[in-house]
Parts: sequence; structure tokens; C-alpha cells
Amino acid sequence: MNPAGQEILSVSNLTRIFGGLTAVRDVTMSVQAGEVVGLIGPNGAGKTTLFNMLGGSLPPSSGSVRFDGTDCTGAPSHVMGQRGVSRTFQITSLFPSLTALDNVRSAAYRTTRAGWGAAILRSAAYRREEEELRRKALEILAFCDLDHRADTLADAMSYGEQRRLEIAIALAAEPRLLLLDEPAAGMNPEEGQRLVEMIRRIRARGVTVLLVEHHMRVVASVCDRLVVLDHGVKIAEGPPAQVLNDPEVIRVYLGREPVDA
Ligand SMILES: Nc1ncnc2c1ncn2[C@@H]1O[C@H](COP(=O)(O)OP(=O)(O)OP(=O)(O)O)[C@@H](O)[C@H]1O
Repeated sequence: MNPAGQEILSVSNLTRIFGGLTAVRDVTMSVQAGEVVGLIGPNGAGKTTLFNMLGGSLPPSSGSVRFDGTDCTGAPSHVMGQRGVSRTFQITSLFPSLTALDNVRSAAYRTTRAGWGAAILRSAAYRREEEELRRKALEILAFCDLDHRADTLADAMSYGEQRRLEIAIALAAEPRLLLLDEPAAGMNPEEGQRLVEMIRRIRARGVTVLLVEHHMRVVASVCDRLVVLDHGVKIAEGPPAQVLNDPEVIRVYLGREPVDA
């Protein structure tokens, strides 16, 4: 684990061009270990495009990404996952007909070592790992307030529970940096508050968090720092109280949508 305050993610002059459109232009930013950083901006600002480049699902047109001191520019998502970056998506990525436990267990499986040969032979090492996987998946479910839903099918869970299950799945990969894409989208205020508490617990667990979010109450109450994009360009950065009162930030939001959406 990186000591708190040490740079874990460093993005330099990152740019992504789609045809004639520059979705992200020359963005430079960094995240320190132990921080919760919010990436905000109006619709179409380039947040998802930037996230996709950090998570490895989209190669940049230019610029660089360093994670934990290693150049990861253009590395695919499975490589980013191996290095310790895990993410959730705006659109649900759950297996609807698996239980919550099996959803988490299948994600945790990638961190095990016994391999297929041992699985087919059902060796002692494999059985030990199976038990360890189950214990770990139950621990993560409990951490996400979902232990009572372990045997419930994902598609029988409430919307807020499904969103928490997605975070549980991302945590099962034991990331050091967790990328959350609009985790509060569609949540009611009570679910949003629960999410805020959960993100605080994730940080206390030693996981650094970068989140894209439109709900300003969530952003203001959980983030140490905000980075604001508009038209693909970083226009502001700093503590929430400062950034949300920045006249330029208010102007770009008022032009398109309310700040407290
Ligand atoms: N695959 C693509 N091909 C072409 N244009 C794209 C592609 N992905 C995104 N864009 C464009 O890039 C710009 C930034 O989009 P992006 O989805 O990154 O913004 P965003 O800030 O995440 O928006 P939202 O808050 O609505 O999710 C938009 O103009 C979008 O239409």
C-alpha cells in the first residue's frame, strides 16, 4: 500500500480525439494515495472519456498515464486491473441470474492462484482456495452492507443494493485505486448517504478513489478534492468548497444544468 500523500496516479497532457472532436484536451492531474477525488463537469465535458483512458478501455491520442510510478499509457483494462486499478461502470455490469455472493466470488476468482488444472482435479489446494474465496467474498459483501443479501439473485435486489454490489465486485479485485463512474446515479437521498459512508470506509481501508459524479451533495460531502472539466479541458481544481464557488465553474454549469443536480 502506498503511504498516504504519495502520488499514486499521474496524468500528463492526456488528449483523446474522436474524428474532428477533441473529447479530452491536454489534461494534467494527479491523485495522491488515500485521497477521494471527484471528477465533475457538465454533460459531454469528457469525464467518461478520461475515465476510460485511465481504466484502460480507451487508448489516448496523446499524453501519458502513470500509475504507482509505472507508465501505463494505453495499457488495456486487464493489465490496469493487475496493476491495481479497478472500476465500476455507469451501466450495470452484474450477472443478473447469479447470487450476490457468486457475483463477488467470480470477480475475486481472478486473484486466486490454483488454476484450472487444480480446479478440474478438485485438489486440496483448490478446495482451500474455494473456501478462502467464499470467506473473502462474504467479507466484502459485509463491508458493503450486503451480507444479508448474499444468497439473493442480483436482479432481485433493489437498485441501491445493485449499485453497492457493483462496488463490491470492483473491490474483490483488491484494487489500490478504485474508479467509480457515477455511483450515485438514480439513487434516492438515503441511498446516496449510504454510498457516501461506504466511500469513506473504502478510503479508510486504504483504497484511493476517483469518482465521476453529478450529484453535488455526494461530491461535496465525500471528496477531498475536485477536478472540473468543460469541453474536454480542465478548468478548475481544488477543495469542494472552493471549486463549487468558483465563478467559472458556476458559469459552465448554469449554462447547461443546475450545480445541485
Ligand atoms: N466513442 C465516441 N465517438 C465519438 N465521440 C465520442 C465518443 N465518446 C464520447 N464522444 C464525445 O466526446 C465528448 C465527451 O463525452 P463524454 O462521454 O466523455 O462526456 P461526459 O463528461 O462523460 O458526459 P456525461 O456527463 O453526459 O456522461 C462528447 O461530445 C461525446 O459526444
